[in-house]
Amino acid sequence: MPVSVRRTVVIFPEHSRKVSVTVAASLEGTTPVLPGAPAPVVVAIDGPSGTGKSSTSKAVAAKLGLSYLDTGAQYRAITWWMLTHGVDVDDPAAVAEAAERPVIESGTDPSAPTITADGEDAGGPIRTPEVTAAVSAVSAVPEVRARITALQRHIADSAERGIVVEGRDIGTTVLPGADLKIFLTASPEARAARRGGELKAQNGQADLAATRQALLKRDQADSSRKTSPLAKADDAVEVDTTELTLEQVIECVVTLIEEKQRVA
Ligand SMILES: Nc1ncnc2c1ncn2[C@@H]1O[C@H](COP(=O)(O)OP(=O)(O)O)[C@@H](O)[C@H]1O
Ligand SMILES: Nc1ccn([C@@H]2O[C@H](COP(=O)(O)OP(=O)(O)O)[C@@H](O)[C@H]2O)c(=O)n1
Repeated sequence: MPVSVRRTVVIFPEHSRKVSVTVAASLEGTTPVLPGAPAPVVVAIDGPSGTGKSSTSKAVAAKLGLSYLDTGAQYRAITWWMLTHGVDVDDPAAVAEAAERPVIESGTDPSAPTITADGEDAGGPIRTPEVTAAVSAVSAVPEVRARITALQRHIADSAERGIVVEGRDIGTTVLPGADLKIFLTASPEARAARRGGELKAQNGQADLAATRQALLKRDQADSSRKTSPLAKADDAVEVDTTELTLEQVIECVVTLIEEKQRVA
């Protein structure tokens, strides 16, 4: 019979505004920890853009010696490949037909994650506005999702010490048996300010209203697609990062993982 725990973990008692999250964890199917050799832990971190998934996942994986997978980078890489190979990204049939063609490879070292398409470094080009504008349409195509999901599961299965996988559908679809699922949220204003800060650092300027609008448009597309939309898994811990520093979010996730490992 599945065992279930529900309790509140107060993460930052030293701060005047206490931050707490309610943990509902099912212990069913949890791999036992061997003495001296921690079992590989699989952590799924989902949420919309700008909630802190990448920064948090990388830092948590580095702290705990785990692998790290940025699944958004994979969808961006396949989108970039389509754009540079003359595939009409607004034609789902053309995208489906091309879905098997590129070789997408991810390096999972959290201190130096990499992404290539047909062996070519895609780390820079996948962050361009053209790719950002096209990625939701490409990632909505079921053939693309099937291909990338299989890749993600293979990478997670091969991670000897465990892995932090971040994206939109990791807890719901890709790794429904993950040991811990986190769903990060933040207000649209906070998310736009964070993305705006990045754009300002890159280009010396940022249009916050346009950034906010583009984020919300992508949220809407990602949440409403038929196949594997952006969604919180029923058993995910939701963490609202609006008022938290990145360090607080990292600490929160590390604490949740350690709690999970203790009860395993
Ligand atoms: N809690 C936070 N407070 C302030 N800035 C943050 C926080 N979390 C992340 N950031 C910053 O916001 C930006 C977007 O974070 P990122 O991790 O890329 O989000 P996501 O992967 O969810 O799109 C980055 O510049 C990051 O440093
Ligand atoms: N698991 C995932 C991850 C990303 N994606 C798609 O890939 C896009 C880019 O993801 P990302 O994580 O790089 O986006 P940011 O949050 O970094 O802006 C998303 O807007 C989704 O369309 C997805 O469909 N499923």
